[in-house]
Amino acid sequence: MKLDIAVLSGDGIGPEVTAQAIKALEAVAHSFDHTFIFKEALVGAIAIDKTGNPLPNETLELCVNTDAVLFGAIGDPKYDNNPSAPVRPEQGLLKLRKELGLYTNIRPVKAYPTLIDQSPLKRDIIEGTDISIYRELTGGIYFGKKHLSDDGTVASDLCEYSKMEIERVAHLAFKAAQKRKNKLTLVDKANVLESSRLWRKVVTEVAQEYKDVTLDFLFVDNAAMQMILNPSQFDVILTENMFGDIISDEASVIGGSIGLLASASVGDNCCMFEPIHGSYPQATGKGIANPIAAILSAAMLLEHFDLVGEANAIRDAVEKALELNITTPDLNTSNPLSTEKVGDFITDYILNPEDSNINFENIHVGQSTII
Ligand SMILES: NC(=O)C1=CN([C@@H]2O[C@H](COP(=O)(O)OP(=O)(O)OC[C@H]3O[C@@H](n4cnc5c(N)ncnc54)[C@H](O)[C@@H]3O)[C@@H](O)[C@H]2O)C=CC1
Ligand SMILES: CC(C)CC(=O)C(=O)O
Ligand SMILES: [Mg+2]
Repeated sequence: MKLDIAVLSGDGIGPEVTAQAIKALEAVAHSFDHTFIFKEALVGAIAIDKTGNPLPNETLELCVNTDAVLFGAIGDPKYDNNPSAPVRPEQGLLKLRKELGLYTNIRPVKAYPTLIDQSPLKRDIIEGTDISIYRELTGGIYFGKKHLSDDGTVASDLCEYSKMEIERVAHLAFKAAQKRKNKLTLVDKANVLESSRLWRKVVTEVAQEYKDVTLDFLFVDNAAMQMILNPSQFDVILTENMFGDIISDEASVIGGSIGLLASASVGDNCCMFEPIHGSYPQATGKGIANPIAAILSAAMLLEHFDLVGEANAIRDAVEKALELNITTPDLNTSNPLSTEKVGDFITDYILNPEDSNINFENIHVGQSTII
């Protein structure tokens, strides 16, 4: 298969982790005889620095006319620490999601057996956890009308949803539940918010078309607690934009690091694949960022195009790296490897899964292994 892939690596650790995802994709292309053509474009703070615009027109044009987008991360402390900045890197990402119509963000969360003792949560709580979070991505409070009073003392952000916006993501979530354990939990705040009451009504209606799926409801505050008290109760979680953003970062604690959590952002015409983490600016250039979230996002890209064996080749390589403790400092304090070395191992394993010449022992040898 030939795929054109736009690469928007962005800010902070974005370029470092995206480079490892590209290496993994190149290894897949080589092993399975595909052609992946990568074209890079600017987004985020670096795009503001170079063009004044966090999503330059050429970037959007490229993304609209490509098969898939591989996204790194955006964000920079010079904007985070300046509430009155006129343009912000995050606007580039939000506009991209909106313009590409990426209304569903799928965030898988699982407890890897080999990492089960890395999580701050107890083994018997997280064992068996396997959740797919369906987060609405182009509506709600992140996109509602914003207002700041002239004297700068009162501000508001509108959370608005239409029936259509809820229906389309709900259908995808129910279909996913049918391929999993036939359970869907809607996370909302319907005891307080009108928009959440609309979510409950519309999702209950949509559920009539998926009678084999058990639907239940959870208020978001309780869901946040259940996520760390008893995460294995969940199968598919469906929720609105901001709640999904927050509970998925929380859920990353189950796996042991946010640096493991990948995502797919999909719509009717376009698709984008992005780690759930941000630009982790404290780590920029240090080689300590975990590249696995970006690499597993590349696996989700392949699966989106029905390249299931290829996606599994990446996942097997990742699991092997985790099993052998070939990991960055977020998961490995005693003998960590650099971002690049982890990417090298995963790439080598994709190319030669049976090859005993991959020297698992020596890969840890080096300057305390962080290079
Ligand atoms: N999709 C995106 O591009 C996102 C961008 N952001 C932006 O990123 C910047 C930093 O935001 P934060 O709230 O600090 O979130 P963050 O996700 O960048 O980092 C939070 C913490 O997660 C850990 N972490 C994140 N990525 C990691 C990785 N690959 N390997 C190991 N550990 C990792 C680190 O401990 C880090 O301190 C901000 O400008 C924010 O707006 C935040 C979230 C998503
Ligand atoms: C930076 C935001 C625009 C989004 C975010 O935190 C996310 O999508 O995870
Ligand atoms: Mg987030």
